[in-house]
Amino acid sequence: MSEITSSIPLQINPDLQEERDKASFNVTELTHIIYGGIEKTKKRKRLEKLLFSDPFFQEYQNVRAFGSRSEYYAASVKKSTKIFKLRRQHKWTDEEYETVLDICHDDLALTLHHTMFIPALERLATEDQKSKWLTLAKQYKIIGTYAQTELGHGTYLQGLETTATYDPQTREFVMNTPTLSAMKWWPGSLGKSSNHALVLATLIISGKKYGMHPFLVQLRSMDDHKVLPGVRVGDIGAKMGGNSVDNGYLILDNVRIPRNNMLMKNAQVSPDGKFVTRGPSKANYATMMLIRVQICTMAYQVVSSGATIGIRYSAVRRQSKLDPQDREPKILEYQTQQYKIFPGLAMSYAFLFASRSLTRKYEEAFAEIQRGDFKSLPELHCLSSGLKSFCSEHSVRQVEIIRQSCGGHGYLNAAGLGMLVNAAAPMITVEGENTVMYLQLARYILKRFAGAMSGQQLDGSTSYLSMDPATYVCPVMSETDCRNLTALCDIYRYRSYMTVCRVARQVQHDMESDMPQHVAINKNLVDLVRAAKAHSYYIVVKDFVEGVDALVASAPVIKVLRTLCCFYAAHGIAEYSGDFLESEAVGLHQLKWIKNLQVSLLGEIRPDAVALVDAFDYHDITLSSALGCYDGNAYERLFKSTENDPMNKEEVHPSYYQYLKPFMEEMNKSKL
Ligand SMILES: CCCCCCCCCC/C=C\CCCC(=O)SCCNC(=O)CCNC(=O)[C@H](O)C(C)(C)COP(=O)(O)OP(=O)(O)OC[C@H]1O[C@@H](n2cnc3c(N)ncnc32)[C@H](O)[C@@H]1OP(=O)(O)O
Ligand SMILES: Cc1cc2nc3c(=O)[nH]c(=O)nc-3n(C[C@H](O)[C@H](O)[C@H](O)COP(=O)(O)OP(=O)(O)OC[C@H]3O[C@@H](n4cnc5c(N)ncnc54)[C@H](O)[C@@H]3O)c2cc1C
Repeated sequence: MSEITSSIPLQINPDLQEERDKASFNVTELTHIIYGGIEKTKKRKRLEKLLFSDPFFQEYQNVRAFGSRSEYYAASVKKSTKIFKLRRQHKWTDEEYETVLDICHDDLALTLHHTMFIPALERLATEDQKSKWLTLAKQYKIIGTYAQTELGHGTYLQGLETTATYDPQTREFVMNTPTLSAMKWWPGSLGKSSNHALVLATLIISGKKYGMHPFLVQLRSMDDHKVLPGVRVGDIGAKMGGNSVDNGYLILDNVRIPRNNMLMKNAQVSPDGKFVTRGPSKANYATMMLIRVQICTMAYQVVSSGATIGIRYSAVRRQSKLDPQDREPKILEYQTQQYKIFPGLAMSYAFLFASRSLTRKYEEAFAEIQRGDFKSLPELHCLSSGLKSFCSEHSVRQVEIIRQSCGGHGYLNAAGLGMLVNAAAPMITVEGENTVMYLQLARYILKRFAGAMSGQQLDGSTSYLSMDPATYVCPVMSETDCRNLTALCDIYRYRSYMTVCRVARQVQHDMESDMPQHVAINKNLVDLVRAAKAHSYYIVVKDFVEGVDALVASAPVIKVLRTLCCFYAAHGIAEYSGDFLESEAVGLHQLKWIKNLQVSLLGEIRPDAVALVDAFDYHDITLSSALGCYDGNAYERLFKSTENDPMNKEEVHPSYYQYLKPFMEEMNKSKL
């Protein structure tokens, strides 16, 4: 009788334990830094325990892995409602609720209700409207979504075709989807879950268009969830990932809503049809900016989860030979493996600091905006657009590299990496497609650069554009200088300056050669995006360096974070060496030193790699990965995962009787 079983050993895999024993710093100390202090870590642990003591959360993993789309959606609705109920029962604060959502880590069917519907009501409704609608939404007496994107237009909001025509006789808006391309297409939780939608539509009064405004539209009966007259709504179909969410379509046919259902914080329509605006014209775009900021934090969660799985697995997987006399090494010993995974590890910490800094700026600016002071809006719009694009692009790419680094097993659903990549991939598209958002940043940078050229004193994230480039000397004079974080940051800043300067001059030159502005811009779009990327890279490196510099922590924690920060910066210079050389931010000597440093840092990070991912402190259910589990018993967990596979339910699959058996019989009888 074979002794091979799928039972999970009680002890930690010794290969992983060995890694933990040799860490140079205190993991718990770093965990507290990551979560914002001991109290917050404790609170998170308490919430985790409360959630995961319910067996449903474990069962949910199986439905996710093996259920049909409809079963997965249903389980996810159940999960959403369970969490909503727990929130009421335990009177969670907003912060505690956010923590629970972070712990759950995947798409909830009703996710749009809390990620966009409620924030949109908070930002776009008047106080009176809030006391009605926001209260109902927060008590889950209505479930809503944010319906902006249409089949024909997602990016170009001025091209939206859905109309809200004011009828002064009845004091109602008449909502219409005039064409196929005008139908709402994509909103999450729209297809089957929501009974209300915040519909973004072009306001029309007496035949005149007044731009895009938000309207609250009831879609389904509150008694039996049946679709209301004039409304057609459904699911848009299976996606690459995120299939627990019912992204939907919506067609409105002369649906009448009361005048008060237009959210009127930023613009009002009086009963007799007069239009009045308040604040800047882009005030109705406020919800999108919030989510862009949150996407940076999501990108941190995505890449740190991927790094946790990749590093733990690489510490327990042994393959091939390094020393012919020795046993097979852990694959983490191979320099190439480190080169695939450690950029994701360093990126995790870079994005942690960058998203923290962006969130702080957002909160400060939001408080000002609430007081009617909009001066930081343009800077914040451009910073959040750039960082949203940068963090999503880099995290998704890096997690796919980590998936590949796990060899064949990385391709299994049970590894958790494929699902992570597919769930995270839309971060690149949602809330403004990345190229388009980079171009919003580029437009801002060009204006600021022009301001600097005409002698304006700049502040904020672009203040460096008033530097005098003639004073730049590469601050790296020797190999040892390469470890100087301020020097590395200066190199990024100068690269960004030169990239911006070059494209700005080119656009100006093209326009001076009588090219219409739009032609000149389109001729330089690739370089404009390059400039926005260079600026975003500089901001992330700067936030990382400043974040580590400002830390109050023990010497070993500071040391390991400085090493990661140095690696992150050096790796970026090596990877985009063409740009750094072309801008003369570094010369060939410096590049060679930085490349050498990058490789030698791999060896310095190696002993702390497992401890650095342990510090993220992800629960096994959150990670949902046989390869990345805390105990490192990857093989046992992989084998165990096959037990729930419906393919293994019967010894002989029904298809044998249906197809294979008759086929084999026919083949065996055949004379050929
Ligand atoms: C571990 C688990 C992982 C799980 C990961 C899950 C990931 C996925 C989860 C899903 C989450 C959320 C769901 C997503 C929901 C959505 O997608 S909702 C739909 C979002 N849609 C968009 O974002 C549309 C993008 N388009 C736009 O924002 C605008 O059309 C665009 C900004 C591109 C252009 O706007 P226009 O009105 O055409 O303006 P312009 O003429 O270009 O610019 C005019 C000026 O306005 C300034 N501007 C633009 N936007 C803003 C803003 N938000 N705030 C302030 N100012 C703004 C712009 O800079 C211009 O200024 P200037 O004239 O130069 O001074
Ligand atoms: C999973 C998922 C969830 C979503 N949830 C919601 C939701 O809840 N509510 C909602 O309203 N919407 C939602 N969306 C829609 C999403 O916001 C849009 O898909 C997104 O804004 C991009 O718009 P688009 O699809 O029109 O892309 P397009 O604009 O058609 O982009 C296609 C290509 O054209 C390029 N392009 C477009 N315009 C320009 C330009 N000006 N300059 C240069 N290149 C350009 C882009 O770079 C891209 O390469 C969701 C989408 C997804 C995938």
